[in-house]
Amino acid sequence: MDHEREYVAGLYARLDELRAEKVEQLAEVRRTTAMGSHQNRSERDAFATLYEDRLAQLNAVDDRLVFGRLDLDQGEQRYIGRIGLSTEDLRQLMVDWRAPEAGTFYQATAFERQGVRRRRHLILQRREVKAIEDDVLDPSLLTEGESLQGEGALLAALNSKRTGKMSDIVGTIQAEQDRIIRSELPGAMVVQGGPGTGKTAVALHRAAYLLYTHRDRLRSAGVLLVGPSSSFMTYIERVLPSLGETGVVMASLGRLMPGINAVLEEDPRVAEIKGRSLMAQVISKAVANRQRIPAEDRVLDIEGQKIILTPKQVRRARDKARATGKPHNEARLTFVKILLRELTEQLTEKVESASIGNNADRSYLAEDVRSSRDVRVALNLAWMPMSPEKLVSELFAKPVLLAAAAPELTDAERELLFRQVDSPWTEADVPLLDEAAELLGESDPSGGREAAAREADRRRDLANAERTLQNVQQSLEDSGVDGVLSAEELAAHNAVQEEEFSTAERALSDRTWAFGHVVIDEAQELSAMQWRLLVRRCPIKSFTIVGDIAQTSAAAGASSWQQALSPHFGDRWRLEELSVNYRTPAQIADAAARMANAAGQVVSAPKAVREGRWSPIIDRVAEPTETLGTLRRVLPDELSAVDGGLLAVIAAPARLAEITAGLREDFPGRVGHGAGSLEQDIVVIDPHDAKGLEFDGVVIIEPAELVKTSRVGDLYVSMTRPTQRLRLISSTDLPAGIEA
Ligand SMILES: Nc1ncnc2c1ncn2[C@@H]1O[C@H](COP(=O)(O)OP(=O)(O)OP(=O)(O)O)[C@@H](O)[C@H]1O
Repeated sequence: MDHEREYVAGLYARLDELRAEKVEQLAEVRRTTAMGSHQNRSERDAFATLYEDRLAQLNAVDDRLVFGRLDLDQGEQRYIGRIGLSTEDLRQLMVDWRAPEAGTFYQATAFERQGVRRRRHLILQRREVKAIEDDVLDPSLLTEGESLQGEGALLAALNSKRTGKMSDIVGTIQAEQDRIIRSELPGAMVVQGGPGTGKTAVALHRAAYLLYTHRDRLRSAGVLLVGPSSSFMTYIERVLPSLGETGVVMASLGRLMPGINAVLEEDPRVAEIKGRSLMAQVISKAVANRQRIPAEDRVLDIEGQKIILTPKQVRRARDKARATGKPHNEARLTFVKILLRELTEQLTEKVESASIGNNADRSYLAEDVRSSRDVRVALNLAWMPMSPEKLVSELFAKPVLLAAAAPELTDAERELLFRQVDSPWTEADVPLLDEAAELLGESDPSGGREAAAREADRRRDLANAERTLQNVQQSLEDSGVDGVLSAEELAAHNAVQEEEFSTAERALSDRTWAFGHVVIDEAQELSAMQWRLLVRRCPIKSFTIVGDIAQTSAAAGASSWQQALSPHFGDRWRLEELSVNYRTPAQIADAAARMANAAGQVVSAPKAVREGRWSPIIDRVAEPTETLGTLRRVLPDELSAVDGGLLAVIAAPARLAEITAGLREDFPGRVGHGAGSLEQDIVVIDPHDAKGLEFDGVVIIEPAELVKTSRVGDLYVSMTRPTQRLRLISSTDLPAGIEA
């Protein structure tokens, strides 16, 4: 233990040294920033940002910096930690957990030692070594008075109290998880796993692993991590920085369309309809319907001359414009050009026939046609430039437009879709807006030129950065922190400085940004339309898709991976499964699986890694009115059972307000409402918000109500949230299977 304490102290000393160096470099850069040419200044700004980022990284990995040691056959000892560290003269002190040399820490077993004699878990509290756990893989070591231990580090992690923020599992990643985290980059991989199998953890660690391992390919394009809701993103936000990674772009489903911060779609029926793949055709038809042929001839006044625009002319121009295959707003340029030319010809003929012998000046006439109000109105009526927001909001606000675009829907379905023009966008609208944006193209087609100008700037930054880098690369490498800087990175920093945007923000503000890889959590909830959007975000189709089909509660969600994926990936996707439940004790996990099976839902019931102290506790009350009273009566017991841990009361959305008010009387200042309030120790929450989260104790109010709303998904999700204890309060018959 003393040896380890000393070694760990040495690692922290090195970390502090590097940090001090960065602080000094930053101060130096800032001192000189005010001086010099523009070019020098922007280089220095770039370095300032770079040092700031590096400093942020060094700060973020401070807590439990190191967690493992490998003793290898040749006598080498290799420490494994959150980042790589070396001495000034480049002697390696600690290996980054993502480096190939660290792989055996997670993979070696007694049967397949892979050159490892002993795997040591160092259990730290902040900077202090608190315990050591050894897995002795080489039996000859046992004769030296050691005993084979093993799962202590894992169990300590699993039994620890929950804080309302997810923490990393880097010290105790299990072999089946590690294989998935380190799986190759290309193609689509589905990670199917029952509740608590570490899917979210694996998704996050994989994002960090991919960025580290494929830095060249992924750094500039970026990795996008998509989660179900913004509260879920808050829940997981600390994990990646603690793994030494800040370059992942994180977004919830409501934030995938730039400029739109969508709210939840309250009505599941509406979400289901808007999620159908049919909606792609509906949007496409809605766009086509905005390219209209007038019913009859239209007389246009051009500087006092009368010219006729016929439906046939408009049709011909429309067909030619459509034949370009360009999006609506861009094809409109062709449409307008054709008709302006024809109208100019008509006008020319008319003028020339009126004044025989005189050739009219065509350039004046063309200008007259272009600036005629009648012409502008006629062309706009036939082919109006459109924004996605305008197209979709009018489609749902004007029943005639929807009837024309969606004859396949029933009257009742179309009525459900009605929304006021100015009502807020919902998550279910986002993919429709994105589909519309795809078909409409830039609303100001000259935007393409601006984008090209921006790209030219970026290339210039890149060239500058490359020159600068040649000088500084060495000094950065010498500083002992792994992670080689690329010219793209530096150029990105330049751009960041100029635009005051991070890469993440730039990626999210550009709808057409193509990510190098996309990781999706809770993917079973995605509708067909959401899949279309996400596949557009990564044209090379490199995906990690994580979820549990049995936990689907969204009406538009998937009932099989095959059904969800085949439209986009055919059969070119691979399936990995996680088989061990690390969260929920066996007695509770079994009850949840029995309940699901009794309702005819096949679930992949993973093997629970631990037995709990308690089976589910059931309170039956005679009258619905007694439920809240019972909850208030038993809550102190629940709080003391989890002893300062986190407790959730899960109920149908309609009950939350009453429950929250009641509990706040008993526990002032301690009761939070919804997933955004996990810093409180009692959280009243509905199953949708509880998805993906976990609590030490859970009390479910009226479980039978949760089955009504979503097959068994909601109740199954709710029952699998606790790490210690589950209680159910019911005034009606319990759904079958809960009781053994
Ligand atoms: N290897 C591990 N070491 C320590 N803890 C782990 C490990 N794997 C998973 N856990 C813990 O188990 C819990 C469940 O993990 P996670 O939330 O990733 O599961 P999930 O499969 O996404 O669950 P669900 O689908 O039910 O939301 C978390 O507290 C996580 O930290």
